[in-house]
Amino acid sequence: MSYPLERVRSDFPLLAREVNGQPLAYLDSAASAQKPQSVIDRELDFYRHGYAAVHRGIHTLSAEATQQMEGVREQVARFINADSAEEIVFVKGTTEGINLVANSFGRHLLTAGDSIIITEMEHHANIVPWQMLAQERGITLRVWPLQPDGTLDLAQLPGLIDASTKLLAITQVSNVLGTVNPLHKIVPVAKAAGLKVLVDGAQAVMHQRIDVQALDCDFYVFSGHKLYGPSGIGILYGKQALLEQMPPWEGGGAMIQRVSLTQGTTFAAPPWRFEAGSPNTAGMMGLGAAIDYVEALGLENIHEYEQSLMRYALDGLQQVPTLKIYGPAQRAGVIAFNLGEHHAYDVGSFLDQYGIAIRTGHHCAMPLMEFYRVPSMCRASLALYNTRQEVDRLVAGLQRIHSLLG
Ligand SMILES: Cc1ncc(COP(=O)(O)O)c(CNc2co[nH]c2=O)c1O
Repeated sequence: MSYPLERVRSDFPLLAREVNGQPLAYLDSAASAQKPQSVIDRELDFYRHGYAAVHRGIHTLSAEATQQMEGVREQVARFINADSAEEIVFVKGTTEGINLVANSFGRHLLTAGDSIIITEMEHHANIVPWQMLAQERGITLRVWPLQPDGTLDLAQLPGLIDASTKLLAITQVSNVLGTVNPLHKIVPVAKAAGLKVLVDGAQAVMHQRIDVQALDCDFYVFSGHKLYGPSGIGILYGKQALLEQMPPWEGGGAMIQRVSLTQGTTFAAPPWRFEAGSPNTAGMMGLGAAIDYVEALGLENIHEYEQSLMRYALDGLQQVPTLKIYGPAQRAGVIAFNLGEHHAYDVGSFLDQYGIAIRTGHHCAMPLMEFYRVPSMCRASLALYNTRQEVDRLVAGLQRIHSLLG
């Protein structure tokens, strides 16, 4: 496959930056990805020529903006192969999408004595909302433990399920280990036992084609800013029949059918029921442009290129003395590592001096740090615009740090 790498890199203006006198090597896209010019232009164009308040506007501008907003909703539905655009709820991001499910489905359709399964590799966004719900509603949280290689033992899932178990909330790809959970094997086991399944797709949607109907998950969440789109916009997919059973979680304008101080208030149908207040319409336009971008490049092409770069990076990093890499050989997007006993902050600071941007710390996955008995990890991310030369600079930088610090 001839991947248009040079053209792709020229599409992302920020990649031309220098940092500390060196060309930037941006290896932190798993935290947040850079934006192609087409996304930047789409948002600007909307503010310049199409911006207005949406919902029920009589004037042309408002009607046009509303039509564009619903057009992006339909585009997202096609992008993840949802059955209907009414299964697509705009949220701020993955965190808000999971909190919406916890506060609507969780608080109103689960009861004391029920149980929920999460895994030990989850991001805090897919742990803390369930802990808050469990504490408030007397629900039990069960943890599917990790194996040392960073994968889950599928044989352990049935033992976590009993008549009280109502939900499995699981990440599709670990934001630390890059583990790609085999959802095609996991979801059927959960569904056969009557569980609902929420999939955290925050680290998956930019690396592979997502088909929520094939997955047969009940909820799927992701953030626009990791998909080369704007910050502040994300998606919650929910099966229509389930969304229709769920009460609103935020009250205000747009989410109502009728408000009365004496006759009671009725709510809009999903997805609008879950979209109170004035939405991030410019962010929606940018998300639409980001989806156009990755679709034009081809998710299969992106996946193939990134997998090849990942193999190159793992081979190179394994040559660095004292470097410990966490996670399985087959992975997507990220490489977490430690260099000897050096704290990740020290390693990350040195690399920053060399113009190399990685993420360091607990990565909002403290249970994972606890599992591996480390205070922190370094994490390099590989995205559709990263290059072998950037990987070489990372490897050389780590070798230099090792020679300096031992
Ligand atoms: C798997 C996963 N779930 C949920 C979230 C939360 O997404 P948000 O609501 O858009 O913030 C993240 C963000 N992950 C990271 C953010 O910074 N470094 C990360 O690894 C994530 O990686």
